[in-house]
Amino acid sequence: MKTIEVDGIKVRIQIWDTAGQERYQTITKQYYRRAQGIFLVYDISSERSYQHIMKWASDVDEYAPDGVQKILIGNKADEEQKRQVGREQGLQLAKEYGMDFYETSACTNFNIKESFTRLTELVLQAHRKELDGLRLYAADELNLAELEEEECKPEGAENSPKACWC
Ligand SMILES: Nc1nc2c(ncn2[C@@H]2O[C@H](COP(=O)(O)OP(=O)(O)OP(=O)(O)O)[C@@H](O)[C@H]2O)c(=O)[nH]1
Repeated sequence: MKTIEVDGIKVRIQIWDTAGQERYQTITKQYYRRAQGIFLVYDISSERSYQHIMKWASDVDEYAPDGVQKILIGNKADEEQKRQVGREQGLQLAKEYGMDFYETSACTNFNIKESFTRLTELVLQAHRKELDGLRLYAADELNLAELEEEECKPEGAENSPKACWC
């Protein structure tokens, strides 16, 4: 669990790091079902991991809910000297799938906050209607509370500190 702030709203996100190995696939797929946002991650120093993204993407299409938000990540950006996948390749693949793209480094923290914030933003946008409903509800509750407070005050008692017990 982590709390991040997006557009002035504090959002609590639950993060699952699913296993990459084939033998855990059955369990991994179970996590897709409840996901609202997914990072598809490859390693920029491994062409093989980049090639695997197509397989991950088709699994996500098959098992994740329809409105799930996805971002493509090329991790280990700190390993420039071992790079096998160009940034352009990442961008190209992301474009094909209609996803945002970030190169990141879990070692140096490069683009970690940015990518999490962006994915959270996308999830919030996808749930905009529910969110606006919640905002309206909260505003209504507030207005009601203010109204009740007003009604409680006897006339001319606005400046009298002991006029009301509520
Ligand atoms: N240089 C560098 N190494 C990293 C980075 N992120 C992860 N690693 C290293 O890569 C190795 C694998 O990291 P994991 O976090 O186990 O990768 P994973 O994708 O969760 O592996 P799976 O168990 O297959 O799911 C570890 O030795 C990490 O220290 C990074 O950004 N830069």
